Amino acid sequence: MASSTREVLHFPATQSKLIDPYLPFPSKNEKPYVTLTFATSLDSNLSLAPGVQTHLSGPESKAMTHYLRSQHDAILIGVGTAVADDPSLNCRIEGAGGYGGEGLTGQPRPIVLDPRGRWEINEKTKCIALAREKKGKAPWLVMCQPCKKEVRDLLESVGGQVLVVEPVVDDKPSRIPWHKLVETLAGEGIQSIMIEGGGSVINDLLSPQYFGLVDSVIVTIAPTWLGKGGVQVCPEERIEGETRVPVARLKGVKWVPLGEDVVLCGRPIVSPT
Ligand SMILES: NC(=O)C1=CN([C@@H]2O[C@H](COP(=O)(O)OP(=O)(O)OC[C@H]3O[C@@H](n4cnc5c(N)ncnc54)[C@H](O)[C@@H]3O)[C@@H](O)[C@H]2O)C=CC1
Ligand SMILES: Nc1nc(O)c(N)c(N[C@@H]2O[C@H](COP(=O)(O)O)[C@@H](O)[C@H]2O)n1
Repeated sequence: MASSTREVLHFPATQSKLIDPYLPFPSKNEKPYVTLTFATSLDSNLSLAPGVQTHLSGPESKAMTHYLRSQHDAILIGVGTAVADDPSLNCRIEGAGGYGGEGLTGQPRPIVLDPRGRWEINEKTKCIALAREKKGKAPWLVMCQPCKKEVRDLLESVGGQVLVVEPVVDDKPSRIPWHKLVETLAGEGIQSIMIEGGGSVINDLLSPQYFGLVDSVIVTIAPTWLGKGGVQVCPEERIEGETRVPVARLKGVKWVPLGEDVVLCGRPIVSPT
């Protein structure tokens, strides 16, 4: 097991109370609370290149991300991230289940959006190994087609499952509409979802059509430039008539310095034209 999955993180209450207003709260809403969260460089890159894992968050903002994980029922990524990063997708905050706490308390459900079955898992895949060790919940795979038997068997052996969701039948085969995905997860008892990336997922969710869906955005900004060629956060342009207009902005904004990084919290709105 890599040392990073053995570490135990601390996120002080003085800092968590600054972030709490942007986190899920008990409500009678049918729709799960959706938080979009990621780390970028000053040139809005998530990573140095497609398929390359890049550590941007410093220790303090990394602890913040793990605190966010403890506050959501599920953590969702696209398969591009699963393949690039082999992520743990668990919560390593002191007191979470497997890290000093009881059972799987505070551990989010990892969910990988893999419409065509690209993710190849085995016993060494980090979130499978962590589920076996009871240091994280077993992953769920969201697909648009039946899953290979060996993948399903391995997932089910650690308590995971495969959810098959119908894609959009138009010019984008294998694209699941986000509202439908969130509704499906709500049907499985998920009331809050933290979406971590990667580029294609984030850029999709920053388009105005999803702003009723995404409740808050929490971005860690690291003081570094990664340069051209990275995986960038840059949503599709928005055109009104023949004019380009801003896509979106955040309201109710708070900037929280954490170590050398700054964490930007806000609620997305479609920019007024
Ligand atoms: N700095 C950060 O916070 C983070 C960085 N990353 C980085 O991002 C990069 C990966 O980003 P991408 O290559 O853009 O991959 P991605 O993780 O966004 O996955 C894209 C894939 O997800 C699936 N997908 C996305 N939306 C879908 C939908 N609506 N319906 C069905 N399937 C859908 C498709 O198969 C698509 O090809 C990696 O280098 C990773 O290290 C990833 C997460 C966070
Ligand atoms: N918050 C944050 N900061 C970074 O610098 C990152 N590279 C990421 N990436 C996301 O975290 C996942 C890795 O998590 P584990 O430590 O393996 O649990 C990675 O897959 C991205 O979703 N996030």
